[in-house]
Amino acid sequence: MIYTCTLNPSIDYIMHVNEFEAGGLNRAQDTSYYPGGKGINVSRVMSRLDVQTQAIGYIGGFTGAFVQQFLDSESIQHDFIDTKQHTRINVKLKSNEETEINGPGSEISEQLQQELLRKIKRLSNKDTLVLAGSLPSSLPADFYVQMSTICAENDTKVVADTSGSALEQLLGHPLFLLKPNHHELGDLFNVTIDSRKKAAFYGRKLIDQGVKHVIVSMGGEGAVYIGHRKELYANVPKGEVKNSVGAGDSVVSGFLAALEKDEPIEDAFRYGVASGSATAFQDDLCKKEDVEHLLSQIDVSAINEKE
Ligand SMILES: Nc1ncnc2c1ncn2[C@@H]1O[C@H](COP(=O)(O)OP(=O)(O)OP(=O)(O)O)[C@@H](O)[C@H]1O
Ligand SMILES: O=P(O)(O)OC[C@@]1(O)O[C@H](CO)[C@@H](O)[C@@H]1O
Repeated sequence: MIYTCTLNPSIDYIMHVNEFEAGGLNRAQDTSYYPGGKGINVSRVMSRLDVQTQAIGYIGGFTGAFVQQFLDSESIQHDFIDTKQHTRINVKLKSNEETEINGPGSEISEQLQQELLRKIKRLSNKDTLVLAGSLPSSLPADFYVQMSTICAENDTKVVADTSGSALEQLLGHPLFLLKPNHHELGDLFNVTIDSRKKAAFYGRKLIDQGVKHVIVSMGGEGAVYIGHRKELYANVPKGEVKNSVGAGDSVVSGFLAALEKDEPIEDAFRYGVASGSATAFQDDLCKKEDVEHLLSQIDVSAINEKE
């Protein structure tokens, strides 16, 4: 089973405002609410790609109830720990440009931390754990490391989609997949990643530290895959970007979903990028038919084949 862990879920409150003016009274033309948080997005997209997952992490309050009802309505399994506090609401303001305001998240007591770690201890070598998104500030900065250490003891595969210190601390741990964007990868090494060659060069440093698959997404500039023997580049299809929220999560979902169906790496990489773009081209997360429609527009080519 694939478990997605969202330590800091949200309701994503999307507001469309024509000509947003900071400091003024703005009226939205359209609003919508979705369950959010990176792990939850991965579960939602994978379900649309016909792969069942279970969403875990922390949730609470009326906002948490909304998230769980939404997941129920999409037949997505979940088993969250109740924080008895309201899950945060993240504002995604769409105007001439996209502005995001993400809440800080709940207070997670020592007792609730142990409860989640006990749950992780029950996973086996047949399971995958996706660690995605930020940590609420009340959690110790090494909480992902604690989780991945337990996974290493049980041979549970770990996928990580996070940034900053949470990502930095995970390096050196055996990870199945990391998907930094080019800014996150650059921040890790204090460099600017502005080409596929550089993405491959610094991505390989992650492989050298025990990561099996690395995908570096570079927004509209394409994406780079680095594995033990392969370095691949994929272009992105052309289209109007309506929504970048969840696009990165969709890349992870598409790649994992294709691997679950035993697709070769090249095809899984193409499927991941198609999923990211299919989400970017619409208001909510991608659907399977949108992903498959884009596949033929994505070329995957070797940057450097290593035997
Ligand atoms: N301009 C674009 N055209 C086509 N696809 C795009 C574009 N921008 C982003 N995408 C799709 O979204 C994926 C993820 O984008 P990006 O590299 O910005 O990752 P990210 O920063 O992790 O995303 P997010 O905004 O979800 O955090 C890309 O790999 C691509 O599939
Ligand atoms: O604050 P974090 O955990 O870094 O990111 C949370 C978030 O911005 O990420 C998802 C998109 O990737 C959204 O659904 C959610 O609001």
